[in-house]
This record gives sequence, structure tokens and C-alpha cells, in this order.
Amino acid sequence: MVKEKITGLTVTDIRFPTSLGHHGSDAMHTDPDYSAAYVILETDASDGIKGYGLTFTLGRGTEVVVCAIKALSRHVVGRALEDIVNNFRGFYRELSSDGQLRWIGPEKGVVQLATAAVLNAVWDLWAKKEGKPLWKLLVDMTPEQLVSCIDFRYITDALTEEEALEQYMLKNGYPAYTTSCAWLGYPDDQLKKLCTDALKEGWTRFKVKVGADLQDDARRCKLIRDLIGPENKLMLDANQRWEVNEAISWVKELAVFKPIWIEEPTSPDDILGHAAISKALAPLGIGVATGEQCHNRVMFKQFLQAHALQYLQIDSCRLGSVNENLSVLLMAKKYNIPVCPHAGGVGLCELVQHLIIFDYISVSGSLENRMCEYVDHLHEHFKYPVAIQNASYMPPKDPGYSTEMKPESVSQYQFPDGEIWQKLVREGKIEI
Ligand SMILES: C[C@H](O)[C@@H](O)CC(=O)C(=O)O
Ligand SMILES: [Mg+2]
Repeated sequence: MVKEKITGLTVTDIRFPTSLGHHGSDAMHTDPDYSAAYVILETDASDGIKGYGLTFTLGRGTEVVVCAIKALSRHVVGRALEDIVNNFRGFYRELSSDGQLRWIGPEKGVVQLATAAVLNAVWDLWAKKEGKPLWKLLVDMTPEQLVSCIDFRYITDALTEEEALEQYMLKNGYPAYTTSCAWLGYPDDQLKKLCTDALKEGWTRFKVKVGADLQDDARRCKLIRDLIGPENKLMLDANQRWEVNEAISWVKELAVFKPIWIEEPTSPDDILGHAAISKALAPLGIGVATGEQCHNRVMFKQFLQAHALQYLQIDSCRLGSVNENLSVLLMAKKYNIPVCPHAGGVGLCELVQHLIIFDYISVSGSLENRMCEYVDHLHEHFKYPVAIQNASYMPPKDPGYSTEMKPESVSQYQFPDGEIWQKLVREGKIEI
């Protein structure tokens, strides 16, 4: 029988003007336009099923990721899906080790974001062909099949294939936390209203952006702590704003508000810095969370080995797709560190819910100290948006990786020709 081939890869630069409402703002990214480099894979199969994938960006620079995706497309177009998934480890390595492209990585930055977008589309295509949501495709795999998707290169000193095979068990469900109440650019009134509404909806875990101004942070944290009361959980996110010692002294000042973690206190590459911060804040009951800008599994390995994080934040579009995230979930399990995924961006909630539900069912088997981020933006552009009930992610039921956007959203928000961007230009609200 002739195998079905991937016959085409298209990629689109899609941007949402979120900076106009300060949505997504933090101490370092003050004007983010949540954006995606959006990949569509077509095949020669008669079923018309396509694979959709994306990676997340903040606006400018999406065009650079689009170029990198085009450069990777030669590895995908003309290949049979069956051959790819039957040797997924080999395919991952082929992409991440392209003898020329790896020079502008390797396995980091733009080229890794591009890898994530392409592989996310392959996983979506595979799950759709199997008629399953991605988390179910993963849960139904044998441990041997799962492990065969992972490239263990550079992490065997932390986790071997044999150890990975020992780590499976079965359970279900997933709690979420919200970041949507307290972006840095929101005024106090907006923050109060969003927080009050969120409490009514059943949210019990809240993240606040900090790091630009200590007095401001103290006022905002007090406001939120007063509103949510002593029992609900509070997390802080500094988005890499501080030096190591500055992070320690700043967070000590905010310790009175009883946050459970400080996220990205300093450079995301500074493993020993994170370890020093972890050590200094441990007596206050504050852990360090990081991962949304962690390049790859090798970095995560070192964070774990150095006891530099207490909450590990995988990202569905930063690492090399499901393949690389699987290796990180398994390392986190071995080091007994809870995974609390990052999802602040367009599409990130849609994708990462699959990974964390899989983690719970098949890897960690625990909800202790675990929760998945939720942000309340841009879900309406997705064909299969996340379903939150009672502050929990309800497991998606539709086949695929929930990556597919509505065609009208793709056309309206395409940058720079889409209707929305052209209108903003005409109104003089932005310059292109
Ligand atoms: C620029 C993004 O909105 C970033 O602030 C998201 C983030 O740090 C988070 O969700 O955590
Ligand atoms: Mg963050």
C-alpha cells in the first residue's frame, strides 16, 4: 500500500494587538502583541485531514521564526507521517541536528521555536489521524512507544531510557491557576474587578506580575492578598527583571504576602543564580519557578541537578514539541519536582493542557503542589478552545492537539495584511 505523504507546509505570521490593552504585560515585556508562527501541514490523503502547529511570540520577530520554519520544511515535505512517527526520535534528531541550521541554535532560540511549531503540527496530524485528543494518544501508547519519541542525547547522566520506562501509572483530572487578573500594565481598579470576578468563578490560585517597582509590587500584592484571603494561593512573576542578590532582597520584602513561588527572578540561563535564590528563599517557604524561557532539556537537566527550581514550568512551544517535553516531564518525576506549565501566550493553554493531563495520568500521578497556568485571552480564535470549569482544565475530547485556529481569525490577524492590522494603521493607532 502506498503511504500517505506530507505534501505541503505553509506558515503564517499571525499577530493579535494585545499591547493596546496591556494584556500579557510584565516587568520586561511591557507591550506584547501575542502572536503565533502558524504552521499547516497538508497530505495527499483523501481524508483532507491537516496538521496545525504553532509557536508563540510577542509580535516583532515572528517573521524571523517564519523564516526558520521555512528553512526546516525540507525535512518534512515529501515524508510519510507513518515513517516519521515510527522513528520519532530519529526525526526529532534530524530536525534538531540539521547540520547547517544547528549553528544558529543548537536547540535554542528561534530555531528551537521553529522546531516546536513544525513538530506540534506533526503531533496534531498524528492525533487527528488516530481520532484522539493528543493527551489520549500519549496515554494509550505503551511506555516503549512513548520513550521511543524522546531524544535522550545529553541527558543520560540524569535519566536513562531504562529509568524512563519504569515511571508510569494511571489517574485523571487538572487544576488551573489564573494570571489574567494582574498583568503589570493593569490599573488597580481593573485588577480588583478581575480578581473579584475570578473569586466568584471559583479561582483559588492567582499570579501577580512584579519586578518594576517595589512599592508598587507591595501595594498590588496587598490588594490581591486582601481580596483572596489567607487560604488561597499567590504566586509572583518577575520575568527576569533582577540581579541575583536584588531578587533575594526584593522577594524578602514581599514575603509578608505569603507567595508560594517567585517565577523567573533573574536571567533564565543563570542556573547557579536560581540555585542561590532558591537556597536563600527556602526558609521563607518561597520556591523558585522557571521554564517558560528555558531553551531545552539539557538546561532543565542542570536546573534539576543544581536544585535551582522548586516548580518546573514546561512550555509547549518553547521546547522541541511533545518529544522534548516528554523528556522533561520524566526528569521532573525522577527529581520529584512538580510540573506547573507555563501558558501565558496565544494558544499555549490549548496545547499544554494535553501535556499536563498526560503527566498526571501517566507520569506524576499526583496533584500535590501542581497546577497549570490559565490566561483568559484569545481562545475565541481556536477551533477547539480550552474548557475551564470550576477553575480546572476539562480534558479536551476532539481529536488532535487543539492547535487549529479558525480560518477567519487567521485571515483577519495575519500580519501585516490582515483586516485588523490594516484598520489599526488607518486609525493611526500603530505604525508598521
Ligand atoms: C509576555 C508574556 O505575557 C509573559 O508575561 C507571560 C508570563 O510570564 C507568564 O504567563 O508566566
Ligand atoms: Mg512567567
